[in-house]
Amino acid sequence: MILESKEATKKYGSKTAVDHVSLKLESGLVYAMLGPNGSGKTTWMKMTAGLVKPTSGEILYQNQPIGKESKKEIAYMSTEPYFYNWMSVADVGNYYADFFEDFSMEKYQQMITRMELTEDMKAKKLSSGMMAKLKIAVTMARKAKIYLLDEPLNGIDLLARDEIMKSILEAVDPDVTLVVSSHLVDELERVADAALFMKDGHLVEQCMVEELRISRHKSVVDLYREIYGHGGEAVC
Ligand SMILES: Nc1ncnc2c1ncn2[C@@H]1O[C@H](COP(=O)(O)OP(=O)(O)OP(=O)(O)O)[C@@H](O)[C@H]1O
Repeated sequence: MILESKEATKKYGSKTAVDHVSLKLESGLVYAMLGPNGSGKTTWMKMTAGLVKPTSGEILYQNQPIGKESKKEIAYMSTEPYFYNWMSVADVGNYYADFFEDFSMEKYQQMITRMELTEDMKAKKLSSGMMAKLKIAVTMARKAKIYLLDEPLNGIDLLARDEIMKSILEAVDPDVTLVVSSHLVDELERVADAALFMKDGHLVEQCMVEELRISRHKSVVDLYREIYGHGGEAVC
């Protein structure tokens, strides 16, 4: 086990964004973090990335509370834009290289080439799809132990999604854990080993994808419909 969330809770005023979430993550697995808007996925990731402090409970990375050390090994890709407008694609790489010891400029350059970005492109002129590719490139160019990717496929066309997914999956390794949130449940199901279902701040279900198929004869999409749907309506 590489990470443990123990009754992690985050309140914003009277709103409980994450409510007593307990879970364990194993190295080498890809986790799909699923749930409708506002279910607490981003907040849990932010706590795990050390950007937000739990109101109660704790999150342990290799048995130590999240802090300065864990931040070196946990890479987080947020849904929020986080580059300055004046930055070029090259500036973004340099900025990351200054911040993170594990950042590989060589990997970054390979990734941007694959994503059909060029170093002179300015962040402010990128389309939302190109920005998503840039965020993935800069995040995956770190050699982290855990990657938390918050909706990396949002608003991206089908072919670009394939490219982004491929780049994400290249990180798969027995020493690495991936947690990916997305509303594209069927696409994520194809690559995930395990699924975590969030609802109203709670972790309401977790399963291994293969086991779900074999023992319960269900897909993640089926289970998603059961948990969140009304009488089995299509989620698509
Ligand atoms: N900074 C904040 N201040 C107040 N409430 C917040 C804040 N951040 C999140 N929340 C609330 O906490 C709840 C969980 O939000 P969160 O962004 O974690 O959900 P999510 O599952 O990531 O949603 P989405 O799929 O829309 O990204 C929501 O009701 C949200 O409005």
